[in-house]
Amino acid sequence: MGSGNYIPLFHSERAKGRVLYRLFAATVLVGICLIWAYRVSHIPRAGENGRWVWIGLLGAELWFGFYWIITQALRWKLIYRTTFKDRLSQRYEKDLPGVDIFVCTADPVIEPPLMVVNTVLSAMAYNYPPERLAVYVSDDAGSILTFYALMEASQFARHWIPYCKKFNVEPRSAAAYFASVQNPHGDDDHTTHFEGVKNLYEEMKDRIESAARLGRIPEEVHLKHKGFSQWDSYTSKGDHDTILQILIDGKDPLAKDIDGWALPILVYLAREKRPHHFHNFKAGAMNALIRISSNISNGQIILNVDCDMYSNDSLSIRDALCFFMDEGKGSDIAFVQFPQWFENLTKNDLYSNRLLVVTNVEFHGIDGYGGPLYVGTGCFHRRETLCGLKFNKNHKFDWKIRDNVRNRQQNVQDLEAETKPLASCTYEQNTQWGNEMGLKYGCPVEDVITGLSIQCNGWKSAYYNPERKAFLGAAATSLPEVLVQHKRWSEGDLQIFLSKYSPAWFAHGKISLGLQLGYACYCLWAPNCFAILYYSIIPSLHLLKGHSLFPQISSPWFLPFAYVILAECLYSLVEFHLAGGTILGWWNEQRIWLYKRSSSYLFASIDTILKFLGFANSGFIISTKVADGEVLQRYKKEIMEFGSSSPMLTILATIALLNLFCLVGVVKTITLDRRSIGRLGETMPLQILLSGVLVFINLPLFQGLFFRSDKGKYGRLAHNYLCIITDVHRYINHEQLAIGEEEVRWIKSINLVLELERSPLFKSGTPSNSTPEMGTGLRELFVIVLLAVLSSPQAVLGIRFVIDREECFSHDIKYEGDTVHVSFVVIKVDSSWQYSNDGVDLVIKGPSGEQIQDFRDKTSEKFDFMARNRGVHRFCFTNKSPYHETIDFDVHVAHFSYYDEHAKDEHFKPLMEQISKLEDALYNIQFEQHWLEAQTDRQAIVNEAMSRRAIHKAFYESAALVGASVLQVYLLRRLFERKLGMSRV
Ligand SMILES: O=c1ccn([C@@H]2O[C@H](COP(=O)(O)OP(=O)(O)O[C@H]3O[C@H](CO)[C@@H](O)[C@H](O)[C@H]3O)[C@@H](O)[C@H]2O)c(=O)[nH]1
Ligand SMILES: [Mn+2]
Repeated sequence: MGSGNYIPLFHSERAKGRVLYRLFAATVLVGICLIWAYRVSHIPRAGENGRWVWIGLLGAELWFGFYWIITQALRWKLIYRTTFKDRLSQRYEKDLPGVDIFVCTADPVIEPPLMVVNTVLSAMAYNYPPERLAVYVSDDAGSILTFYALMEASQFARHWIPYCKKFNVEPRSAAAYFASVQNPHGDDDHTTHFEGVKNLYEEMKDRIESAARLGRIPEEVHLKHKGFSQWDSYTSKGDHDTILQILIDGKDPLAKDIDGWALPILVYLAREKRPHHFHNFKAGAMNALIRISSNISNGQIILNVDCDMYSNDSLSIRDALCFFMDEGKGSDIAFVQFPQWFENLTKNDLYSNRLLVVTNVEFHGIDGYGGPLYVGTGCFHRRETLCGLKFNKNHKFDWKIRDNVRNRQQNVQDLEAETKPLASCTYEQNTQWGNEMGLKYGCPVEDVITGLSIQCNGWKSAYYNPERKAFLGAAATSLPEVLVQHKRWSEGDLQIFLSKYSPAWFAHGKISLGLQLGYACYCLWAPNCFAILYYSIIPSLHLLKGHSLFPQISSPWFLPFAYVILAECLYSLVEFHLAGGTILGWWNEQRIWLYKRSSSYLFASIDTILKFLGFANSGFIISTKVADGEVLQRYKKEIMEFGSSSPMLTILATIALLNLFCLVGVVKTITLDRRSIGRLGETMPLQILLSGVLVFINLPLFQGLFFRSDKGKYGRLAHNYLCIITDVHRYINHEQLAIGEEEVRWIKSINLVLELERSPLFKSGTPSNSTPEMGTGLRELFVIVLLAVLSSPQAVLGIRFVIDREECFSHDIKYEGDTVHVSFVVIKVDSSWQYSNDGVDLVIKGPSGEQIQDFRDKTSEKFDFMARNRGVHRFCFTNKSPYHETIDFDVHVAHFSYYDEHAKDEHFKPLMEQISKLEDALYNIQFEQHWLEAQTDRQAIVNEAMSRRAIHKAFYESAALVGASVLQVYLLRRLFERKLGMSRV
């Protein structure tokens, strides 16, 4: 800082090739403007057909162009950082600041205790003075299993840390290390130590895993450690006192490793939870940790890692300190974000988990404008800035001040007792926590909004992406999980955009324009869905009708379209390749890009709108970190996992099938009339290309839909379609039909197709437009949809859910006298270390509240009853044990008499009746099969991953989907009804 002998601790370098990129971007911008000009100058006049379709396209293209422009902020000014750790050591080795590491976990089933332990071990073994290091684990599940695992880890660490330091091994997560090193060749001393420590690890692993399997800890262990007594008053995950345990006390002279060196402090915290106090997910956990740690070690630097992200480089703390402690440029840096890399990636990264371009390009770009976003795990903060300190250039950080636990007078029990209230539910009442202090509340991406507010306080951040990956995590291994995770992110980001911290207005004037635009790119992920959905549906439908929506190949307007498409495709391929990806990886990324935009982002947008209207609250669905054997095998082979049914997947399949159908229509036209090749090629090359790409990119989906038989194939499409089709039917006929009646749905769908068959609208060869041979499609579309319905076997309607206290389900029974089959099995009890009796109660009530059945303390039951009254029946489960239980529940209503008032053709009736009976018989078999499967599962106590998906959420999402689809088909109908006089749409 002005002084001649300032030697920096880090260096920032601008990327090369900037000028070239900017020139290229300018040409693309010209192309985009020309596309806009074409759209605007060719809008059909008022009253002309197709005006709104055209305006819609204009809207989509305006959006694409606008979004492209803001993404330039992420590519305009890339910078790369390097650190000089040796200089740091020379200057500050004796005065290194205290570092507190926060590890968050929230569910012992999907975040197994052994995984948490390995993350903790890797953090404890950092190459950093142990007396300045403290590791805090926040357990939002308050699980005794996780606590037990940490106790084990605190013992194992006494061997593990000296081993790591002595032989300087990497990585320092024991699991990852032993998986990567089979045998340390050479040195005998090393081999002996290796064997010893490996055996200890295996023994510890066995103990932790068997406790997790049994769901309880051994009795003798329970008695030995007083810490377990804190669970005596524990009722459930959402209702318990603060549990705080200092497992390794820095002051304790006995807390030494086997070589006699000090150990880092290790603390377990399960903050208080009460049903009527909202806990604010990870943000709440982090804030509790900030307070707790301030009373224990009060490190000046805080590192946050998720429980699945272990440290892969023991020098990372020093890297981060090079930024904070640099005398010249470090004093305004509030946080240093490391990229999130993953351990379990396959070669071509099927689900594009790596976010390669974000990590290797965009974040370097945003770093050029004031620093990256805070994206949760792998981020170092200065404690004060996280607590709301505003930037002031005169503020001096004094690294020497240390208020450490080691200097205190109290004994550890007193310290625990004094600290506990800081994690109580009520502590934050009437304080600025979650608002001006700590991580912000109310947003599913607490990290991004917190980072933004820190930057708005005048601070900068730094992005450090070193050669050796600093943190490695567990990436999602199935498509639904990826989509759900992206929904949470895009929803949270959109909420930030609309919140009082919006990068558009709040941040204006506080951060640079480049940074504002950079934030906007992420915050506006979700609204991309509308343009993408429009573009992937409308042009293809018009292809079917033979309406050209893009310039002809001979028109000069064709050029900007061709240029922008080609240039952007090639650019993204090159960018992806330079960022370190494979070609197939790029193709996979395009697919996920499309899938995210057409499903996750759509639901994120809908949910955000509902939230702002006050109808919904955003949750936090924790990503699963474990995959079961088969899923893992398929993942390794890069076979897409569709698994569970979800409305998001239904949308993807619908768009894919629609495009397939449109493309088949074109191929059919060409085969019938060879001369049409030239004409179609001339008038509609872009629509054919678009539809073709949409089909081609969906090949894995078609495979999952039609050609696969494994469990990861696309399931339950049939059911979802039935809902949609019958709702369309209902819509068209203005009749009421409740969701949930499978049989009625089948019949209505068939009816609908029959009616459409008869309708003159869809008779072949309707001479209605410029290319009559293309206009016969709607009927076939429905036939294809129906075929898809029939070809994918109907799944059983069972649901599996986790019960805390009470869960109720309703089922509408349409006819008196129907036979209702019900079955349930308690698959797994979360933690049954104290009670062996893990049954639940089930009470069934009829429409007027009369009790029909009442089971007490059953672990499984299968029975049927006859419905005396029609109407909504309620099935209420009560879990009296204090632990979560997983229940598999199945209801099926059998109804044989079939009278459908809308079947117009008498001859169909008996046939329908037979189909209905057959259907029912099949269903009964499936019902039995389902029950058996559930039973088997229970016996095996499946270790299967489970997301705690709120069931009402799923119902609501299906409703949203049905709504969207009705609208879509309604539009489609309207479209085809306008059959006359369309020269151009
Ligand atoms: O109530 C909760 C919910 C979650 N977590 C923890 O939060 C972390 C992140 O959850 P995860 O399901 O793994 O979400 P990801 O999408 O993988 O996480 C990314 O996105 C989150 C915001 O959506 C950030 O908080 C994370 O740091 C970031 O890695 C995990 O350690 C959880 O244990 C809690 O502590 N309490
Ligand atoms: Mn995660």
